[in-house]
Amino acid sequence: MREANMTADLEAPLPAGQEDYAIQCRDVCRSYGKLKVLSNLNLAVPQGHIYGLLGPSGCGKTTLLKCIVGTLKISRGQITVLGKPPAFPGHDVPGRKVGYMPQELALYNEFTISDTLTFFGRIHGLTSKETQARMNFLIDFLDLPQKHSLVRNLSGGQRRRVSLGAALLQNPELLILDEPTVGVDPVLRAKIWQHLVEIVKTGKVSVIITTHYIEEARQANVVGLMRNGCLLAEGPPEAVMKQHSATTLERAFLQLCQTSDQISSKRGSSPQGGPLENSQSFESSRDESQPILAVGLAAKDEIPKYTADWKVRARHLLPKWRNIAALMIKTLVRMKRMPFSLCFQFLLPVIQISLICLCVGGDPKGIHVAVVNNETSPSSFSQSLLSFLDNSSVHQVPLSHKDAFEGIYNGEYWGVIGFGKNFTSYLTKRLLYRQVSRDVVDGGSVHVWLDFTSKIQTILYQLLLNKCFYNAFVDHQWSSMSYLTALPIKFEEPIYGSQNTDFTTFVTPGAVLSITFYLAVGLTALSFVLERKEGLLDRCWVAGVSSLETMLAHLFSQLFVISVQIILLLLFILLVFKMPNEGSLVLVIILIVLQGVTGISFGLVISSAIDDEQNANQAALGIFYPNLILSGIIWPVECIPYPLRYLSLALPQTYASEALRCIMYRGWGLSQMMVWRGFIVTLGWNTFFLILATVILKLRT
Ligand SMILES: Nc1ncnc2c1ncn2[C@@H]1O[C@H](COP(=O)(O)OP(=O)(O)OP(=O)(O)O)[C@@H](O)[C@H]1O
Repeated sequence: MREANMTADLEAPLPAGQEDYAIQCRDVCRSYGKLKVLSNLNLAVPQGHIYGLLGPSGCGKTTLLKCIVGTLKISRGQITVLGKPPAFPGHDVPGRKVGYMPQELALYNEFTISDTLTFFGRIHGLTSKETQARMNFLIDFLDLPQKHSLVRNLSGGQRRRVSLGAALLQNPELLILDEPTVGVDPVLRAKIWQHLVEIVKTGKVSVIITTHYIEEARQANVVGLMRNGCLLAEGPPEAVMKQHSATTLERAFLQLCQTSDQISSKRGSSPQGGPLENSQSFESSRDESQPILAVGLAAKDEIPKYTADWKVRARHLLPKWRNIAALMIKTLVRMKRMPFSLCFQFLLPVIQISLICLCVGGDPKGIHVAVVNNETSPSSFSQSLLSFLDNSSVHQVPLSHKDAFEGIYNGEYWGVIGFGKNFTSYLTKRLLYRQVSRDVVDGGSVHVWLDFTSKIQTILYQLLLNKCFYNAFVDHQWSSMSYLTALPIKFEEPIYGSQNTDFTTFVTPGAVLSITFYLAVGLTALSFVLERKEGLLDRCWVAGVSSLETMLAHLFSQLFVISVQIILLLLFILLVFKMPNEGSLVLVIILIVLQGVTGISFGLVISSAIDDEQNANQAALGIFYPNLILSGIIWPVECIPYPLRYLSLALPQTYASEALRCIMYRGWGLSQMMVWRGFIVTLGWNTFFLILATVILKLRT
């Protein structure tokens, strides 16, 4: 039924002659930068045939196969696979009609053989019964170890056979096999060839296979001998051998190469490029792009232009939940196989937020301060004042004037507190009389010398002394007249927050968002990089998984991880560190989850755009500090100079941190601009990153 629908989707019936060829390549060119790998290559794989693609290492075989399956775009020319160009809307190539075994192993190391085949079975829409039946056959046929063996524990040859099994799984109409027999023993090699010969006999299956063992390709129905990006010859193996009077394919190939070299060198020495004589005349006068002994007329046939109507195109773009589910199950299985890594991922945010709450914003402890007290009486004001200093914060070291200053210059003390010998009487005079001499003012003051190299420490120290003097000492000595020493400024009850709000309270909301964001970036930044490197991304794409599906599957499965992380984070900040939350917990959770999605989507952008782990890591780490500092998480945005502040406001976490603070500490809801602005900016970044990542991934596969 599905097949019938699909056929109906395709616009016009295939032109006469097209259905006879599983693959047609016409004037195909492909370069990597300046390196021209395929030049005007023409090739035709007849339906129901095995096509052996032979050639020396580096001649462009793998490149050609990648162009055929559509993972590489061609620079010029035309390719049709099973009647339509690869990736044509509504076409099943890529999809279940094609089985592709890339040159790389392209297997998930944490999977068992059974997981691997089940994963590809799900993508191809096989029922579990069908997958099981095929799995049993393939394990037996490919002489694989037990199906519960982990891929990472298999030998090189066994892994290649699992990879071949994945290509054969859904009984595809077209098999594209890149060196399937490398590392396989001769008995099994013969068995694989025998199987290929059998499946093509039905006439419904076609195979294109590359191999370095030229002689084994004699079992192919057609061979193409490739060199320097062109086909030197194409035809049945016997015909190729006969034409070159060779007893082996290898010899025939050698002769073709020699002839080709001679022609090239003669062309080089004969500027006119006139026809060569005798035996070489055929070779030299022939069209370079046409192989000797072309299989049929396919190479000359006109390949029509294909079009698809908008409905088919629209349906082609829609993600398939089956594929998304298969990819998500894959990620969850991989996570299950790495329990320690998963636990670490869950615990990391808790460790980070605990460290922030414990180490950032607290009062100083154990500061060594030298005390030079020239008053000796135990009932003096200086002694009383010093007794109110918090001993856990300040460790007082009584010293002489000389030793105290020597100590502070040597960095032993953060400050010196000094009292004159008449401090008690002068301070009393200062408070009781309206007019006193300068000496009385000076002698009735506590003199403090501080090391100002640590600004924050100094501020905290000043606050501590003020608190000690005003709140404790003055209150104790002159409770009814304490206003005499106070500044004529009164701080009323706070509108929001409390008088005791510390720096930790300011930092925590931004830190929670930042931790969620960066852990999500870390989870995803390498996901495509590694999968691309191992050929898994291409393999899944050929199996019919689109870029959008890959992206959504990653997003959903990582959402599971960040959800657990967020629950643990909130439990810690609200219950263990007792951060206030005056607003809606639902809004808090939604905002943090959305920031996690921003992190995931930004990680996906990195991972789609960058090919190698080191660069991807550097990109993720490189934005960490600028973003942390510019987002007003550690220090308020209001302190950032213009025009940097504009940049700061455009970043994903600036308005979001502000919104989270407003929800948690002011109890505001979505009706307040400062709250909804945080949500809108976060959603905007999410959409932008996801679209960008999908586009980059699509352009690169
Ligand atoms: N991603 C790439 N970027 C740049 N050059 C590349 C890339 N992939 C392949 N090449 C170059 O293209 C040429 C053809 O490579 P290709 O892998 O197609 O050869 P091959 O015939 O399959 O070789 P082998 O039999 O050794 O696998 C080689 O010179 C190779 O260095």
